[in-house]
Amino acid sequence: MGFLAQPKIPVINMVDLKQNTTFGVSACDEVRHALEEYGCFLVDCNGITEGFSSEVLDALQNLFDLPIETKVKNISDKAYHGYVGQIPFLPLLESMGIENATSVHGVNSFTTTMWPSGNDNFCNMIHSYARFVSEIEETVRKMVFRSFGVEKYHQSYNDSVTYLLRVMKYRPPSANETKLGSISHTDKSFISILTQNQVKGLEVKTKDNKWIPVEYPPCSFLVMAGDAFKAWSNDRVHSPYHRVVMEGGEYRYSIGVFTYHKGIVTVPEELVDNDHLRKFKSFDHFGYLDFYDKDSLFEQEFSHIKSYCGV
Ligand SMILES: O=C(O)CCC(=O)C(=O)O
Ligand SMILES: [Fe+2]
Repeated sequence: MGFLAQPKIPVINMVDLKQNTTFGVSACDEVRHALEEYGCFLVDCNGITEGFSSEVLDALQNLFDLPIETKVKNISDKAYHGYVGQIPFLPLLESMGIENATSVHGVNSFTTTMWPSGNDNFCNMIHSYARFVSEIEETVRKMVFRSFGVEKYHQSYNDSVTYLLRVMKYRPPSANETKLGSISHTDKSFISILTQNQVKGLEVKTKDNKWIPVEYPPCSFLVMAGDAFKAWSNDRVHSPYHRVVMEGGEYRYSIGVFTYHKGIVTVPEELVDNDHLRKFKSFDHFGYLDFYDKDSLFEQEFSHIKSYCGV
């Protein structure tokens, strides 16, 4: 009797990514292939950054220790950009959002809402974290655009990208409580880049409907395609369902950097041909968030991208 190997999320070394500012076509194809097959891959940054360091963890613990009346001041006119918590069917999760996290102004405005007398430590740490991750995001996007032969659109995309940084805290479940920290969903972003403390819990669904746990190597990040990337690529890139399942008695902290496109996302005409008929119309990325009503954002396994802008 044979056995089938468990599918594993591909791991790509950051040094290989960085070298691709000069671009090896095969490395670009490898990144694209990972996003087409799994919708995600791990970037190993060992030796370049500490990733989720003890300073990052301390900063998040201090933030979540603030009183609830302070945390709910994290508001936004965009869905899932502000405070999320106290959801009856997701009791383990608390989360906050920092808009324009690659700009000092964006991080500062969040910081002064949380700590009116300021918190330079938090502000500097989050800002440099967001800058670092945004470089990975830009490199990945450039490599995929190159692999698709549409690198000429990279700069105009850069001009309209904005980075939302979200911090998440999941408490351990008590007896008889759901273990689900986050429901199975696809991201609404173009690209999401995630990291966590040492507490596991994230699972990604493969195209053939198998849940695989994300095993982060030390100092690594998970790069994941969101619904907007799927639509932009005319359905080539896969935006995978994923969820968080909490086992054991430890608190889990994670950070996600989510890219959004300010304005209209257009499927490159080069990605539409007789073998790949057009599947998505041009769409307003933030309009996609508005398309979800507040509650359906938390609906299990329900991506609206086809009904929003499918042909
Ligand atoms: O906490 C995590 O690792 C994942 C969070 C997530 O999927 C999200 O915020 O969209
Ligand atoms: Fe997600």
